[in-house]
Amino acid sequence: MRVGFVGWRGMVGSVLMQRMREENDFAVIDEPVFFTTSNVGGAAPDVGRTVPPLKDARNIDELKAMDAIVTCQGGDYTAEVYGKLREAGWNGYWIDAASSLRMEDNAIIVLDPVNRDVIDAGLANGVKDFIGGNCTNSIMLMGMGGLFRAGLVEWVSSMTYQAASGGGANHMRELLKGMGVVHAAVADELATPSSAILDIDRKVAATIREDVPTEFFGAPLAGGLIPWIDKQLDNGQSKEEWKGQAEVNKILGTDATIPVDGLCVRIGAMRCHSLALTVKLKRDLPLDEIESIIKSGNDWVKWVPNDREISVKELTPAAITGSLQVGVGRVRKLNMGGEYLSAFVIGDQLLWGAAEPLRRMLRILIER
Ligand SMILES: NC(=O)C1=CN([C@@H]2O[C@H](COP(=O)(O)OP(=O)(O)OC[C@H]3O[C@@H](n4cnc5c(N)ncnc54)[C@H](OP(=O)(O)O)[C@@H]3O)[C@@H](O)[C@H]2O)C=CC1
Ligand SMILES: N[C@@H](CC(=O)OP(=O)(O)O)C(=O)O
Repeated sequence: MRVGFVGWRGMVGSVLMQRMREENDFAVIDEPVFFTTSNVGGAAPDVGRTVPPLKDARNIDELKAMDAIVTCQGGDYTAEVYGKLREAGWNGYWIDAASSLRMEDNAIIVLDPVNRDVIDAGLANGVKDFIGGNCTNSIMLMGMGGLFRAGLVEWVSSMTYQAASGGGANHMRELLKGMGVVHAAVADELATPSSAILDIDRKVAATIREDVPTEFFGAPLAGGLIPWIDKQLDNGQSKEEWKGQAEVNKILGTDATIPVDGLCVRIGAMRCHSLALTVKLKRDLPLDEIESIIKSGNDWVKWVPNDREISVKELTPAAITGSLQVGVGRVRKLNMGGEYLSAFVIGDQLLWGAAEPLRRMLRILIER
């Protein structure tokens, strides 16, 4: 198989490369070929074997020579190139991190630990477009997939706490710069234990309003939060909120739509997305049964008992970041009744949220 990689040096692409090296994926690809939009003829990344210099990611003839293309270059690139490639008669596999093609009828949203059956059926039916899901949805399904698979979920209300990385590298930098600006504004007072906390707070509030950079997020994130992610839709949802129901049902291939809705909020975490869920179950099950169903979802579920000490240690961005484990905890019955369950799910936004489903899809293709 000749596999073309586009967008490999971006943030998502770099995580993909790192994971592919860790899993020795390049050893099983006949011909890896790297493309660029900015440095044609430059050196390809080190993947432990000799590969040709970078090719032009806009050259349809070069792209057409690939059996599969994996792109983390973004939606604009997909919009520019995908149609031209197909019109030119290319019938290869397109594996994409961008959202542009996700809801197309001829595309499957890939998350194989959850929807391998949907992927296999698609492959058997000649589907060629395999698109990574929205990070929040992928993480939620990696955590709670067992309950969905058991057909137990009537609906889900999902309140999210989404990291800066979801916006991209510049957004992560802006968060950190903002943290620095806030700290600098009160560094002297902080160094003086006798300084009055309300004076510090006044200065911090003014700094957040006036000095924290907002170029990329459009509002100060350091020391705050932003209760809106992505575009505004006419029905009052944000686009990110709309993706919840649309994508979760498409990933699962449901016959009857499972309602999924809630509010998506940006918080000052670096690269871990979290969700506080209210799940309405179809029936009242004992908690130990629920626990074993959630744990059986896939090998990456990290079950965290609903215990204060363990939760504050294990169910946090500090514990989860950089890991493939998806934390699931705070699971308990709510006052609303025996069918109402709470859960807190947390995962690395760049791993299961972006790169890992693509890597595994490529591996599925290669091993067919
Ligand atoms: N960020 C995220 O969390 C998620 C992103 N996605 C999708 O993935 C796409 C890519 O996202 P992301 O990886 O964050 O985008 P990046 O901006 O990090 O990278 C995209 C491209 O920008 C070019 N580039 C220009 N300057 C630099 C630089 N200094 N360092 C690295 N690359 C540079 C590279 O192309 P070239 O080598 O050709 O110059 C690179 O492939 C998104 O547009 C989105 O569609 C999907 C899920 C989550
Ligand atoms: N919108 C997500 C990141 C992302 O890239 O989502 P999507 O792949 O659905 O465009 C976030 O900001 O956290």
